[in-house]
Amino acid sequence: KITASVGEVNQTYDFVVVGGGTAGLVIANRLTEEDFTVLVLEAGGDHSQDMNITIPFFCQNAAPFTEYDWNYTTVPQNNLENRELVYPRGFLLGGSSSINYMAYTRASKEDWDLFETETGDGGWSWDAIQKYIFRNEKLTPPADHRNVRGEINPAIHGHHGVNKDSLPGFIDSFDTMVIQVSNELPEIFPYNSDPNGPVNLGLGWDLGTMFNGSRSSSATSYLAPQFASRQNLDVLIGARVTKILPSPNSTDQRPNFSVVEFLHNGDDLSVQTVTASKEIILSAGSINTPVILLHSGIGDTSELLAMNITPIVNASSVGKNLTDHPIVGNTWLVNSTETYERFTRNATKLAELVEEWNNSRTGPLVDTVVNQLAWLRLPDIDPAEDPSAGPDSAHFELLFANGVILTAPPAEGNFMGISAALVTPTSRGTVTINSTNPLDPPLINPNFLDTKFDKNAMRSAVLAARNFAAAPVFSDYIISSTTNSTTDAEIDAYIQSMAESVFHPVSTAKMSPADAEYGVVDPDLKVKGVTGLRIVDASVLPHIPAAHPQAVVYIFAERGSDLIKESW
Ligand SMILES: Cc1cc2nc3c(=O)[nH]c(=O)nc-3n(C[C@H](O)[C@H](O)[C@H](O)COP(=O)(O)OP(=O)(O)OC[C@H]3O[C@@H](n4cnc5c(N)ncnc54)[C@H](O)[C@@H]3O)c2cc1C
Repeated sequence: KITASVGEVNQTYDFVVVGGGTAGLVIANRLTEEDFTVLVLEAGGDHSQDMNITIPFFCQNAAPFTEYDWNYTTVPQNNLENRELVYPRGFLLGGSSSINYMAYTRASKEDWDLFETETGDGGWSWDAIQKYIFRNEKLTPPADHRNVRGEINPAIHGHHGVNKDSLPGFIDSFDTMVIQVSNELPEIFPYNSDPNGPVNLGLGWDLGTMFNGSRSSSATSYLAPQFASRQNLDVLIGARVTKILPSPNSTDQRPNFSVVEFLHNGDDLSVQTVTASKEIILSAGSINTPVILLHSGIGDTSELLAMNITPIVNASSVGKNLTDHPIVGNTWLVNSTETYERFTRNATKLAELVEEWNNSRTGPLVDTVVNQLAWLRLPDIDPAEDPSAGPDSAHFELLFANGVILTAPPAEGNFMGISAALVTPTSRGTVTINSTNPLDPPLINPNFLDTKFDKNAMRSAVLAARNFAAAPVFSDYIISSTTNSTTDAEIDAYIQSMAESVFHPVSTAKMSPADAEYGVVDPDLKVKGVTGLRIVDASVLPHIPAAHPQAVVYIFAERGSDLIKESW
């Protein structure tokens, strides 16, 4: 059951899952297929039916600074004019899968094979994870039910998994123009008829975690009513975990974690505890998983002592290695009245489209704000300095939008957007705590564009967006660019003033080989130096994949569930 009442949950479960997000709900679902009892503690609420969550185009309304968001910001970014960037994280059942932009991208074979190399575990290789792709994915027709031949290769997709995805379901002339560039400039922007295959390079359609024009999140899929009603599953919403504790009879050498402390909305916020008789699974995401570890005394000993927190395990990698994708928006004024501005600037028209969506699940709101993606490599990269997973993997990504997105459009004009994201950043940042009060927001520093490589690669990505816009198909369409930066210095200044996060933080509790001194979890996702504790969420990824990470997180959680089951 899903409940908002502490009185309805027990004192002890086999497994307690901290965080009912993308990964946490996969774990809860798979473990309750067996005889195990499972409690999920989720800080946020249940908003799966809210229109800002269900309507794909309204993904822009779900965050930042809403009731669905943890409402975090970064510390001032040294290389971005000291700006503090918005840093949304889902604060609701489904976690960030309930507020994200739904792109389903698996990452290349090389990225997965690098996970194997980094962990020494062949179970994380591309070939080994195929079965988990199929357990997770259920490919469905687009909302417009068109023939999608040539836009996707159904043979490489799951058709019987739990989480639904589909291609965009409202196609217009802008989509045709974007794809036309692959005919006009095939050397630079080759067409890829399915970027979810082993090689993701090229321009292709953006598959999304949506079904019949609505969002499919881990809440609507893995916690669908037939799963939520299982007798052995309890999901407590409004339950904010503050720390985890070793069991009272645990030995000091290898503490056994079994107690979870939390505060519950509506219960005057007094501290509650619950016990996991088998394991605690931390699935609070790349920001809050390290925060909970640090408050629990699992972190760098000297840093914990400096905070007056009693160290229990010296785990110096906790909160380190934060890696994220920076993105820069590029916008052009265009000669069209068919862009998003036709309804984003017109409340009456928008209301009509909401009604259309309500009545028939058709119209432009069935899609997110991006229908195509291009995954591209830097030309002439020195192999010795190449941070990508291999020659078949991208360094940067272009995202195409039929208008201004993420902010209100200017009062006049129609626009086209090509955002450029760096997907192999070499900068590393940190997540740390600022006080011993677990309710205080953490210090989040993605440390964007801190390396020369990242600065140069970001500039190349912006130039590639401009090359794309210079394709013949746009010659009568584009009126002018909204920026006049041309020299390297001007483009760099533009980037510094514009760059934001794509909201893909990973690696803050990263996985490493079982015998490695660095890293937080072993290849079975067990926290090193303790028993009874695993982490399953984006924080364990050994490196940032050149992909939007939710599909990777789902796959990690599917395999993670198998690893947990095998232990018991
Ligand atoms: C705005 C946005 C857009 C994105 N767009 C895309 C995209 O298009 N495609 C893509 O692949 N990826 C996208 N991502 C990234 C992707 O959604 C995440 O990488 C992924 O969902 C992370 O999964 P997770 O399980 O690690 O964490 P989450 O899904 O964030 O789950 C963590 C859960 O733990 C809960 N929690 C945290 N702390 C506590 C606590 N102390 N007590 C109790 N519960 C707690 C949270 O409320 C949340 O429900 C986007 C992310 C955002 C925020």
